[in-house]
Parts: sequence; C-alpha cells; structure tokens
Amino acid sequence: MGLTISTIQTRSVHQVSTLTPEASASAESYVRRIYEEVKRRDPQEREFHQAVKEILDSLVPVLARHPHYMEHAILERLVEPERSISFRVPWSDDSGQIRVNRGYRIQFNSAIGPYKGGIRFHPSVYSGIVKFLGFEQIFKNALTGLPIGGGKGGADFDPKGKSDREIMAFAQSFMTELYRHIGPDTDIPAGDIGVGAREIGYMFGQYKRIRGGHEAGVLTGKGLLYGGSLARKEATGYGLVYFVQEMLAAQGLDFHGQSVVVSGSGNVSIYAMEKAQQLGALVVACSDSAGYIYDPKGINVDTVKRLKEQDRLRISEYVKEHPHAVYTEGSTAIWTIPCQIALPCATQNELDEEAARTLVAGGVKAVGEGANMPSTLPAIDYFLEHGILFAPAKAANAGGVAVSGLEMSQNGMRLSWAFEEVDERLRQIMKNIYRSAVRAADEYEVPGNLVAGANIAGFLKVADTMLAQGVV
Ligand SMILES: NC(=O)C1=CN([C@@H]2O[C@H](COP(=O)(O)OP(=O)(O)OC[C@H]3O[C@@H](n4cnc5c(N)ncnc54)[C@H](O)[C@@H]3O)[C@@H](O)[C@H]2O)C=CC1
Ligand SMILES: O=C(O)CCC(=O)C(=O)O
Repeated sequence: MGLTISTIQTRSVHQVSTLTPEASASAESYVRRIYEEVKRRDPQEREFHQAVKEILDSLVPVLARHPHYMEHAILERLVEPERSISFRVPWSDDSGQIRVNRGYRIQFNSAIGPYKGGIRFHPSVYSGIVKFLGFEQIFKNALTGLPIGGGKGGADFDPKGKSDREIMAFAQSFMTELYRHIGPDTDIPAGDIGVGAREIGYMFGQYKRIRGGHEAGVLTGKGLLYGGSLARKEATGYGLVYFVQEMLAAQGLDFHGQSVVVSGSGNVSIYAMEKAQQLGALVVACSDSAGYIYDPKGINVDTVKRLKEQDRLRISEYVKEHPHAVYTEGSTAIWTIPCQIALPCATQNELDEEAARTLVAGGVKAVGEGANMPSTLPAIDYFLEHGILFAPAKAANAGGVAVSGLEMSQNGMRLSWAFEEVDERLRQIMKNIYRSAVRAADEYEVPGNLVAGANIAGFLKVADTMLAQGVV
C-alpha cells in the first residue's frame, strides 16, 4: 500500500506558526547556550552532546510558548545528573591475574520516581556513553506512564571470550561497590548490552549476600525462579514491534508481507524478529558486531536464539545450519539490503546518513529504533525529510523498562502475573506512548514528527514534576 506524509519534517522544529518571532528567537538562543555549556563542561562526551542536542532542538517551541521552564532553569538542571558514581572493579581472571575495570552509575533524575535503567558491560563504556543512556532514560521512563526516574550504569569490561567464572567474578566485584548506591526505592538497575539474565543473577546473588534478606525489587530482568517477570525478556523487542504496528496502522499499513531487516542479534533484536514474524513479516537479515546474515527464506529465530542465548557464538555460525543463507563480514553493510521496514537494534550510531540514503533508495517505508540512539542526527533528518515513518528510540524501545516497572510492581505485591497479562499491559503501554507522541507533535504543530512528539511529551511530564518539587 502506498504511503505519503504530506508535510516535510526535520528534527528541528523551530518554525511554529502561532509563536511570535521574538519568543522563538529567545528560546533558540537559550537552547544554544545550554548546548554550548554542556559541551564546554565535558568536551569529550560526544554521545551525551548528541542526545542533548536532539532533545533541545525539539523543545524550542515548548520553551517559546512556556517561558517559565527557562525562568526555572529546568533544562540547566535536567542536563546535570543528580549524582555520578565511578568506581574501581578489581577481579581475577582464570590465569590468576588481577584485572581492573572502571564501573559507573549515573543517577540522572529522580523527579517522577526512583532511578531506573540498565547496566552495560562493553569495552566502549565511558562517562559519555553512560550519560547519554541515562539522559535518554529520563524521558523514556516518563513516557511509559510509570513512576520511574532515569539512571544508567556500566563498566568498560568486555564479556567476549570470558569464562562463566570470570563473568561471575566481575559481576560480584561490580556489585560489591554498587550495592551501597541502589535499593528497591532508590535505584533499580537492569540489563543492557552485555548484561542479561546470567549477569543479573550473579549481581543479585552478591547483593543479597551483602545486604541479607531478599529484596527482590532491587534489580529487574531477574530469572523467573527468583522474582523475574514473565515477558521481560521479550519486552523490548515485542514493544518495538507493537509501537511500529501502531505507526503503520495510522497509514493503513501492517507488518504482514513486509520484508524486514533487523540489526544485532541480542536480546532486543531476537524478540523484535520473533514478533515481526508472528505478525507475518519476512525478516531477511540480522547481524552481530562482526558481520551480518542474509536469509531470503526468512531468518530462523530459534537458531539465532540457540547460537546467541545458549552457545554464545558468532552469527556467522548460522550459515552452517542454513547453507542457503549468506554471511558477510562487516556489520554496517546490513543497511544495503533493500527492505520495507528497518529495525536498528544493536547499538548507538550504527545507522548514519549514508545508510539512511541507501535504505530510502531501497524502498524503506518505516524505521523503528530498538537500540538507544542507533541513528545519527543527519540520518534522522534524512528519514524525516523523505517522509519515512520514523519511530524514535525513547518511545519505541520503552517496552523493556516498562515491563521492568511491572516486574517491580509484582515484586512489591509478592505475586507473578501470567505471560498474557504482562504482554497485554505492554501492548497497551506502547499504544499509549504512541498516542502521547502523536498528540504532542500535533499540539506543537509538527504533525507526524514522532521524534519531536516523544521528546516533548517526555519533557513536559518531567519538567512539570520538577516545578512542583521546587529547586532541588
Ligand atoms: N535489553 C533491553 O531491555 C534494552 C536494550 N536497549 C538497547 O538495545 C540495544 C541492544 O541491547 P541488547 O539487545 O540488550 O544487548 P545484547 O548484548 O543482548 O545484544 C547486543 C547485540 O548487538 C550486537 N552488536 C553490538 N555492537 C554491534 C555493532 N557495532 N554492529 C552490529 N551489531 C552489534 C551484538 O553482537 C549483540 O548481538 C542497545 O542499544 C541497548 O541500549 C534499549 C532498551 C531496552
Ligand atoms: O529495564 C530497565 O530498567 C532498563 C532498560 C534499559 O536499559 C533501556 O531502556 O535502555
């Protein structure tokens, strides 16, 4: 079915017809000043600058219409974490050698609830990555409608090639410092890249050992045997597809019969592929950091699950079992495969402007971000300018943290909901997020621009709460 979006959009939404030029100019110069100050303070934190810029560009019409947010220095306060913790993580490897990594927890904003956000173990982790992720989490968590603030953590530890014992030693040492900063009512970490049920299990065990008792609600993404929620594992990927489903439905489209490319082959990617296939899509490609596989018959998700979740092998192994599929070295070339729906689910900045041009030339109709900040700012602009339906990460991948919120509720009530019940709540939350983003985009006269809509809707909730709580 054909698809057109009548107005040309970009991320920057500076022209709002109902505002005076003076109000817009004053808001623009204010956000420019904030952005320059963020860069001056921490010049090396490029990913954080990018995340801040995306939000600030969206907020110009809000600030122009409601200058009291400027008067109360809401943005100055929002871009500064409430607390940044960085710590030493010593551990010994299987040869007995002592190694040292750096751990982080950024407690960014607790206006609407306790800090909530995942932990990433990856060699690229540094303050700029943890801060961008924590900053995104503030607005994403607000969009879920649940009472959770924004935080994020991680370490520059590389889990690749490590034995199970080494992973446990690292996770225990990480928690031996982290435990004093977290708790079911203060800060509730979960997984992210390199941190899944295994790592959460080791961290939970260590927390319990240090603290005594069984505070189930201190971590989410736990195993089902000790307080985990059904459907948390599936939640980010399924939620992404539910969000894109809403976005497609508004244009009279659906997943059925569409060819889909999904980057990554981790937690988000696997369950995005599974749900897209359940809805009748043909998922033809996925990747890992080394390369991608193309399977014209449709990716066998059970094989990917076994290779990645169980055997922890490279995606290149897939072609041994499915010889009609093709493996290609180099992960970013996955975007050269023509598709109708692209779901970047691997990592930040994995989809640049050149990839966006290639996807548009190949006939892409919709892009849904499963990873955090997977598209560069020029790539987002290119999609919006070319009328591509674009589901931004902080709205589209909010299903994971939303079900984490539901896991906290179940832990608090000491009960466990059925898979179908959690899945249905997730579906409803994703619908609500989509509607809030559409409504905010309409209200600020950028209809169809879900980047601006999601940023504005998330911001308003946090900003109004901060106003209500005074200067803290
Ligand atoms: N796990 C969750 O619930 C949520 C995760 N996210 C985001 O989704 C993304 C993926 O996270 P998970 O699936 O949890 O991690 P994961 O560790 O389970 O999987 C990450 C996948 O991405 C691949 N990858 C890493 N770098 C890559 C690269 N440069 N090119 C291609 N593939 C690459 C890895 O090989 C792996 O297959 C991250 O951006 C994360 O922040 C967002 C919301 C929730
Ligand atoms: O489930 C959570 O608390 C964290 C999810 C997360 O890290 C994310 O939304 O990026």
